[in-house]
Amino acid sequence: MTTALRVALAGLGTVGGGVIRVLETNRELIARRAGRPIEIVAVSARDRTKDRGVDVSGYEWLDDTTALARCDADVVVELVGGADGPALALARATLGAGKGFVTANKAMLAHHGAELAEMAEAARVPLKFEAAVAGGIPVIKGLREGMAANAVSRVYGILNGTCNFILSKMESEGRDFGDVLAEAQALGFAESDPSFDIDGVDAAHKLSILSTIAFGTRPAFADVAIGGIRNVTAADVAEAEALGYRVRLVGMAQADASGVFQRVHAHLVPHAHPLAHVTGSTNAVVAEGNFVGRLLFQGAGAGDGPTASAVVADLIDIARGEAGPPYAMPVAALAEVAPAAAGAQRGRAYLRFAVADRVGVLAEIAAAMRDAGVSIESLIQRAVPVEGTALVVIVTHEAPDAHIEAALERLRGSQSLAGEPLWMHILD
Ligand SMILES: NC(=O)C1=CN([C@@H]2O[C@H](COP(=O)(O)OP(=O)(O)OC[C@H]3O[C@@H](n4cnc5c(N)ncnc54)[C@H](O)[C@@H]3O)[C@@H](O)[C@H]2O)C=CC1
Ligand SMILES: N[C@@H](CC=O)C(=O)O
Ligand code: NA
Repeated sequence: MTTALRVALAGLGTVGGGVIRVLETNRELIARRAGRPIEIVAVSARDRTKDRGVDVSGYEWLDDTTALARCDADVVVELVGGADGPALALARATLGAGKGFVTANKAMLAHHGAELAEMAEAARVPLKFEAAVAGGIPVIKGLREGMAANAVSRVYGILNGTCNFILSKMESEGRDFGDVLAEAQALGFAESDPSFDIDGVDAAHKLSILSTIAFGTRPAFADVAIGGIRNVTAADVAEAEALGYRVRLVGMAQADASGVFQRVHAHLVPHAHPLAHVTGSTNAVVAEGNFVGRLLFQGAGAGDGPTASAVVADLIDIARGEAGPPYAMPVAALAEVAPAAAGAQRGRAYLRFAVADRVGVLAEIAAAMRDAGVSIESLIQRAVPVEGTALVVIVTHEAPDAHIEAALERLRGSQSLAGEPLWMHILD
């Protein structure tokens, strides 16, 4: 057998520990598939003395994470996290030293992906990030390689395991989201700052990476319209179910003549749609190509084993000598495309209002809808346990987002409303 691929590993938490376990458990099989052994030679993390359930005593320990770029390794794996700070310093140092780089860090890629890809291309070394989007699902490989012959019109899906875990629990147990978040954190799915998960930022990071590969456009994280699940209540989940839908946080990117539209938002997904049946921390991505048609990628989007599986798959690709530009085409060939106007997007909407239970409230809401040109498909009013208040749920006919926003804007601040209305898109 030829020389081993020597790996330096930064970050020994959920995913880093998983990578060590995968490489140990499947050592022989991986070596046969890669054509040579893959060996960790050096590691770095914040606390040397911590018990991680994996033995790291056989590897060189470096307190300075950036120094891994200068150690005797062919490839550096970054599993520290954070858009900037030590992760970015390590990425720049590694690619600058002409070594391959593997990361699960979607935040860093969303903000600095083009710069890092340019560095990798200039040095002719691999930059790989399968674990950064949808954890163990080979969706980067699927889009970058499997769909390389297609013009992709739309890519969308469930990109955050924490939110999906929370929404599934709210669905099956009728609990509110705050109660369930701590469970997702304990299982190792949540980001170190869980607001990235529940406010849709993590899914937006991932969506911007998918868009770049799918459409051949420059990364444009700043153009993603972002919403989360913080305001979705157990009552919304129950209303959606009664209407024939499940609530899911969906990242949606589509390209047309006017540009690329990217949005992360809570959606009502019809029971008949495959995304409605994606539960727990599972992720699923749908991609539509002009020759292959619609593809569905589904599986574990978070957690130590699945995410580490994707990291090690990248290492096996590198050991085999598989190369090519990180984004399926050189950064210089990526198109600079204007963001499509969010307000011009059309769709049906679920609108929920907590209202004072008094004469004229429904007429006020209906008038705001009428004046904004939004046609109501159905309207439900329910009394809620808080005396004197009611819940009004409206499902609209298809309308431009700008019209719905205008109706909500007119109602904001109304004495009839107790709190901010909730708007969820309905997936077609
Ligand atoms: N946990 C998951 O299910 C998934 C995580 N990811 C990404 O993988 C990366 C790692 O995530 P986890 O393993 O969950 O995080 P974690 O918090 O479990 O582990 C982070 C590791 O980095 C080390 N670290 C943190 N700050 C450091 C610093 N300043 N200098 C040196 N070492 C430092 C910590 O000591 C720890 O060993 C993140 O980018 C995350 O977004 C991606 C997909 C799934
Ligand atoms: N926090 C993320 C982890 C994987 O990317 C998630 O919940 O999906
Ligand atoms: Na993946």
